[in-house]
Amino acid sequence: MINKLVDKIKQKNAPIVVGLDPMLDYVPNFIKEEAFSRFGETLEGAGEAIWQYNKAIIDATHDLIPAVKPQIAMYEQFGIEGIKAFNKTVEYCRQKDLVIIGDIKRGDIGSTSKAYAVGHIGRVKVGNNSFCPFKEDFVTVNPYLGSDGVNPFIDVCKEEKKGIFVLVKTSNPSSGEFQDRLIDNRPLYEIVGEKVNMWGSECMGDEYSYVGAVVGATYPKMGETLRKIMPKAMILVPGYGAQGGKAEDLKCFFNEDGLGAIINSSRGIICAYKNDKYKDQGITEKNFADASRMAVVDMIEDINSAIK
Ligand SMILES: O=C(O)c1cc(=O)[nH]c(=O)n1[C@@H]1O[C@H](COP(=O)(O)O)[C@@H](O)[C@H]1O
Repeated sequence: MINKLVDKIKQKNAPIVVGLDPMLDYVPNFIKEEAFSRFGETLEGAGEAIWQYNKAIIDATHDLIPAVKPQIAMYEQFGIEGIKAFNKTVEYCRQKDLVIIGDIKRGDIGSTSKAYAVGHIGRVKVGNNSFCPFKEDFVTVNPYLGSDGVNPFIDVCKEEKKGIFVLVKTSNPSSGEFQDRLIDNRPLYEIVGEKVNMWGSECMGDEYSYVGAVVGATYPKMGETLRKIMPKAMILVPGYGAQGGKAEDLKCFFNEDGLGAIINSSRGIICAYKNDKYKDQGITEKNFADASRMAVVDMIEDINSAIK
């Protein structure tokens, strides 16, 4: 799957991923009204609203982008109905041949990680049958429990040719509280980066490893160091746009080959219709998905011109 991701980034000349993080507040009123008229103001109504919202955004952007990153928390908040919307979204993205990064940030003791891994990127056995319950291509993994919490994901990646992105240096303001702590004079994120490089060397695709890393766009200096520590890791870079990350700071996340990083934007794309820049170009709630397409075009141009 890492080969497919790299190929699609090259094909579309777009090292970006659209984050499908549908809070109900972001969904235009006419979609909510339609969903609530059929299902009431219920969890089912919420699930329908976020699914219709996603579908329109995927329809408007899929030809421009290599990948999507649905953030499972936004779906889980609506319980089973939200999870159904998550699965419908994943299915639909598969039909559009997009690479799907399930942002699930899991990681636990080995036996529990194994269950997360088979459920999300592998197969679960039921008697003589086996099923792929969630069908993502990649998932995000929290490495806090150490190697035995990560290895079950790597085992499934090897079997299924899927991939993971391990949290190394996150984009949020408090990420330094633990991640920047010095251990033997080195920050913890560097030590995690070395582990990612080691785990990744065991499962290489053609150019990049099945084991990638997450490093926030909000910490470009650290990104520069981590790029060197993990030369073969695809780096998923969240924090562009809504969290303040700027294209001009992102060059250091890429390798000399112009590859090696994929920049995420969620709110910047899915809420583009609220942005005055697009309102000035005739966007209203009704054509919200057109605004997402315009925002994707602008983001690709912004990133590509900064990394050239
Ligand atoms: O793993 C992630 O994707 C992630 C890691 C990180 O360090 N920071 C971060 O923002 N994310 C996710 O990336 C998305 C960022 O959304 P926006 O800030 O709206 O673009 C959310 O789904 C976050 O959960």
